[in-house]
Order: sequence, then C-alpha cells, then structure tokens
Amino acid sequence: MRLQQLERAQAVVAVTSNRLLVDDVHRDWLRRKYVQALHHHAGVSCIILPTIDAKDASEEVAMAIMRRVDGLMLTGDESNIDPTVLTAPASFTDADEQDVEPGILDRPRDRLSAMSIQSAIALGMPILGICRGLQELNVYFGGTLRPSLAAWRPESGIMHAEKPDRPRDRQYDAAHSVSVSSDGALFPIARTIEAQVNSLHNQGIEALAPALRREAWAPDGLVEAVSVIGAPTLQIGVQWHPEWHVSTDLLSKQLFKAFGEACLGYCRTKTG
Ligand SMILES: N[C@@H](CCC(=O)NCCCC(=O)O)C(=O)O
Repeated sequence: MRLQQLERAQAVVAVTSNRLLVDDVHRDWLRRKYVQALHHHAGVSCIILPTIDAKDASEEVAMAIMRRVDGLMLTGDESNIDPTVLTAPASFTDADEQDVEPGILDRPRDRLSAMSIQSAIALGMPILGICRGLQELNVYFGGTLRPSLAAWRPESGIMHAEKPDRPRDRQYDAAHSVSVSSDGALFPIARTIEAQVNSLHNQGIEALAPALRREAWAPDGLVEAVSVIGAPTLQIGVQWHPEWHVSTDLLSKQLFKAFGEACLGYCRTKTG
C-alpha cells in the first residue's frame, strides 16, 4: 500500500446496515458494493453500524459510536422510509415482528439512520447518502417524499424504476441524465453540468427540506442530489448508485474520492 493510501485508510467510515428477517430470525446486512467502493475508491476503512430497536434508541449511545468515526455513509435499500420513525426514532414501540415488513418497511434501519445523521450533523463530519440515504437526509430535515414516482408521472416511473427483466448488473447501467448546479458542492467534484447516472428507486423527493440545497436534477425535475446548507465539510446525498460501477464510471470515482478526502480531512482535525 502506498503511503498516501495508508494515510487515508486511517479514516474510518460508519456504514448503515439494514434489518433482514429470515425464519423469524433478525439479522443485519448490507450489500458489499458499498464497502468495496469505500475501501478501493474512497481509500477509507469501514465499520458497519447495526440497526436499532425502539427500546435501544439512545442518543448518547449513537453519539459515543459516531465520535469514534470520521464519516457516515447512508446506503441504499429497497425498503421505504417510515417518516414517523425517522423523525422520532424511539416512538415506535410495537412488537419486533411489526417493526420490519420485509422488502417494504425497515424501522430499525430508519432509527439507525436518524440517530447517525443526528450525531454526524452535530459533529460536523462528512456524510454521503446514496438512494434511500438521500431520501433519509431529506426526511430527517423535514422534507417529504413522493410515495410512488409511477403514480406521480408514468414516464418518471419508467425513467427511475428498477428494470427487473435485466440481469442485476445491467440494472445499474446509466438510465438518464442529470443537470448539475454550477455553483454548488457537487460541481467541483463532478466538474460538469451534465452527467449520466443509474437509477433504481420508486420514491423520490417531493418537498425539499429547507436545510438542503438542490445539487442536481433529472429531466423530469426530480431532485437527484442534495447537500446540507452551510455544512462544514462534504455532506451530500445522491439518488443514484455511484457504488455499483465505480471502477469504470468517472463521476462515481470522483464522488468516492472526494468523500474519502473529506473523511481524512475530518480525521486530521480530530487527531491534530
Ligand atoms: N425504497 C426506496 C429506496 C430505493 C433504494 O435505495 N434502492 C436501492 C436498492 C439497491 C441497493 O440496496 O443497493 C425507493 O424505492 O425509492
């Protein structure tokens, strides 16, 4: 490992997991694509954050963990956000079985995301939100989501949807263009005002949270990237999936590199 790589690997990024219920057994999981992209293209080390049950939703615990890391990655996942839980993580106290509706709702993940975003914002650390992760930032800060893009506009539904008839890898090929704001936080990373991105989601931002700035948008006007207004470092979310083809896609590479650099910068401010 080169010296620069070694130095960057000192930065540790916390990565959100999801709850999986198999045979009534609760498990935490995430796709390795996220971890591989962080290791190989952001050059950071990772730890995986476990999902949180309502009875364990403690601000102190979340803060104690987040103090030890240098960045937060909010991963994508098929489940939709429960806005009630994401905005009040300790509020849902029903039995564990109802806490997770496989493939539909994942409240333990909503709690994890809410509590880790809260700590990361308080600590001023870098954040990279991907797909559900971007949506979580918007809901956390008081924005709303369109429950179904297909119901909003049929052509939008098609443009952004998963294409289940294609092999998994091909579903993550570029699906549409985005326009990038020329005076925001994304432009210095992307260095272009137009790019092609992949797209696998059925929900999307309806009302943008007042704390967020629109960084990129799709041809149908859907917000595709956001940043936290006044952030002391890179705090950004994208609706697409830069992790999937990061080895071959320039914008994806640039995003992970910028995130890695931001995490290392943050790490250095802590260690002096
Ligand atoms: N349910 C939401 C979120 C979509 C999302 O994050 N999909 C990612 C799936 C693939 C992965 O986990 O990498 C929506 O439909 O908008």
